[in-house]
Amino acid sequence: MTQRGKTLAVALIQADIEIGRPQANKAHLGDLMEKAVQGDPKPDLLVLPEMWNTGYALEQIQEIADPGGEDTREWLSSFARRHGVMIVGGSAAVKIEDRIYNTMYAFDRTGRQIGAYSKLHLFRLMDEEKHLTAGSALVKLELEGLTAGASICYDIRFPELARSLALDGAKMLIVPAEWPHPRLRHWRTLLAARAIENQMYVVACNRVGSSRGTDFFGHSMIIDPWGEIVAEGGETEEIVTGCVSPELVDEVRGRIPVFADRRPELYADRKRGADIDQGSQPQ
Ligand SMILES: NC(=O)CCC(=O)C(=O)O
Repeated sequence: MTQRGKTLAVALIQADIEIGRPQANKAHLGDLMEKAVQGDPKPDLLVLPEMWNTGYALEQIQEIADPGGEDTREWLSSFARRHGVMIVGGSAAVKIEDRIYNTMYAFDRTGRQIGAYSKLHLFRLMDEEKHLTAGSALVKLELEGLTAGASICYDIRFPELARSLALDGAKMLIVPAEWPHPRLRHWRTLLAARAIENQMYVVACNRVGSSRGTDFFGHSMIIDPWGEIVAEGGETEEIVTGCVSPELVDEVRGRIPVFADRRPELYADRKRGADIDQGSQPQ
């Protein structure tokens, strides 16, 4: 299927992350981001992986999470402004009072913060629920004519989240991740399912490398609303690039009218539940 109209060039920063070393991670990601913005075409949007500041150093997280997310926000904002690029800053461990959130911050090209989203579903297999506090709001991001829904890693196992965002106007789902072996098939299948069932782009940036015996496989992906893979990374560090077009979403939704054919009155979970923010702070 061909793409028409205004497209956005996206670059996924598929990086390795050093556990428990926020400054080293910032320096390393910064180098990769500098490389990404030299790309041709220059990306309109950079997406980073999950928990890029600390990795899953959960037993030290109270000491090393970013207080109030201030350092993270300042750094991402100034990069966005300096290079005139939008950034969805993956997620960082952020400390608010004595609570730690797994939080995504997003910025427009001027460096203005356009959203913040804290992971809603905590992943017990990696002990998140013992150390982190879950977010409590769905978040959409306005990316120059393309409305994106925010999600983080394990969140993609909950189809209600992507569906709620799509029903509220999202045409793209953003997914920063630290998703390891042996669940590559789950990753690729769930991402494709979210794209096909919601007829939306899925833009997913996973880390690579190993930490404490866990191997992260990369395979960052851009999937179009027809389910075609626009770009997919390998298992080592790289910048994965591709273009997304809001018009293709409209075309696919016109071709198979899934949203018009829904029967919400018959579904078990009839209530929409929480309102969707335009980018709340972690709470
Ligand atoms: N960081 C995460 O949320 C990992 C999720 C994961 O690996 C899964 O299988 O789900």
